[in-house]
Amino acid sequence: IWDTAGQERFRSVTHAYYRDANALLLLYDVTNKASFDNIRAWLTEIHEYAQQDVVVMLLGNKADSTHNRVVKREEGEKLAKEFGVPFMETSAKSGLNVELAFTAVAKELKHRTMKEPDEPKFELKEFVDREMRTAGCC
Ligand SMILES: Nc1nc2c(ncn2[C@@H]2O[C@H](COP(=O)(O)OP(=O)(O)OP(=O)(O)O)[C@@H](O)[C@H]2O)c(=O)[nH]1
Repeated sequence: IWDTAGQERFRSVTHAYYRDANALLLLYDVTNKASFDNIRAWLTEIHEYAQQDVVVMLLGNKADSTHNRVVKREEGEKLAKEFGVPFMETSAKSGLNVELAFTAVAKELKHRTMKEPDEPKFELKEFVDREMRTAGCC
């Protein structure tokens, strides 16, 4: 697992990281509108530099910061829908959905490599939606 820097000055280095990545967790900060607005540019970059079948998940982090929130959950959902990627809000502080985010991409990757011909297809987005409902999340 690589934690790449978001700053522009490291951009040439981060390209090298995601070229070989199997999965990418793309985070924005729900208390920082600019980080949300940058997601489109990141998705364009991913399209350009990452492997075509890379697993991408959009995460709105700092969901615990209710008072400082400037990006609504619905806005994250809408953007994720537009790009056809699964989405959830997380909090590194409280631990909300952190394990689920990693488990979901790991399951997707495992199913891709181990899939038997008669096995039903694993749907990452459905798995995430189902887990969120079960957890009575947010
Ligand atoms: N309240 C809250 N604060 C968080 C959360 N996640 C990170 N932070 C805080 O946000 C600040 C930035 O966190 P980093 O993990 O350094 O963020 P980053 O995106 O990796 O930063 P770069 O490495 O510069 O790209 C730190 O002060 C963290 O403590 C969260 O879920 N909730």
